[in-house]
Amino acid sequence: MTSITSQTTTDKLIEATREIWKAYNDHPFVTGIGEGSLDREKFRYYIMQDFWYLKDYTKVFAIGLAKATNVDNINLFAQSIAGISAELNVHNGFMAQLDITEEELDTIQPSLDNLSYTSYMLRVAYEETEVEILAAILSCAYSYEMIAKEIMRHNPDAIHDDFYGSWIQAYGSDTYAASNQTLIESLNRLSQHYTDAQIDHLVAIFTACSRYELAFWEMSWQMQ
Ligand SMILES: Cc1ncc(CO)c(N)n1
Repeated sequence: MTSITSQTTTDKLIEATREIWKAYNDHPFVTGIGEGSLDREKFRYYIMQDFWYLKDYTKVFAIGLAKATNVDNINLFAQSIAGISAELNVHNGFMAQLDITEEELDTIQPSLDNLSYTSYMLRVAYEETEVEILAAILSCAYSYEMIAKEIMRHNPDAIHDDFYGSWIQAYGSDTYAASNQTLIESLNRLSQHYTDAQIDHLVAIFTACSRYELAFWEMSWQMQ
């Protein structure tokens, strides 16, 4: 059943969430990173919450790995987990600059939006298959690439910002884009045989995660 107009699964996911994804770029937290004007206290709050988030996010990949049905996907999840370690290195750089101690990290309480987001992803991970897990993950991973690229398109000098530059560089990098491309290709391949109802379910997961992403920016802006 091929037709010239057939969309890939990920095209459908992106199309369904276009408005939410547009709102990321307009959010004051995100524009503040791009302009270098974001209050560092807000960023400090974000980095600590994100550190907490990434622990659960790693577990979502790990459950995906446990459920993977072929070697390619085992490698995909394993490499993604290694990629999160690279992401944590960027966080570590900020922790030093923001005077965040190891002890402080151990005692972080997640905000309700943060806890709700990761609890949702973990539920998808525990209840569903690797395909639905990939849909949840892609919303997080790919949105950061799109945000960084939009910042770079809008203001090419943003990557040189003394403070926020490394964040923009990491998520706007070719390495990060390549890992997302692998996620996209796997999701499209694994969902090729999906019925309309199964695709609709992937859209629902991707949409929920996208709404959570927007809530995460707002939570960081409000610091609560
Ligand atoms: C909340 C959130 N979403 C996505 C990413 C990208 O991994 C991140 N670091 N944090």
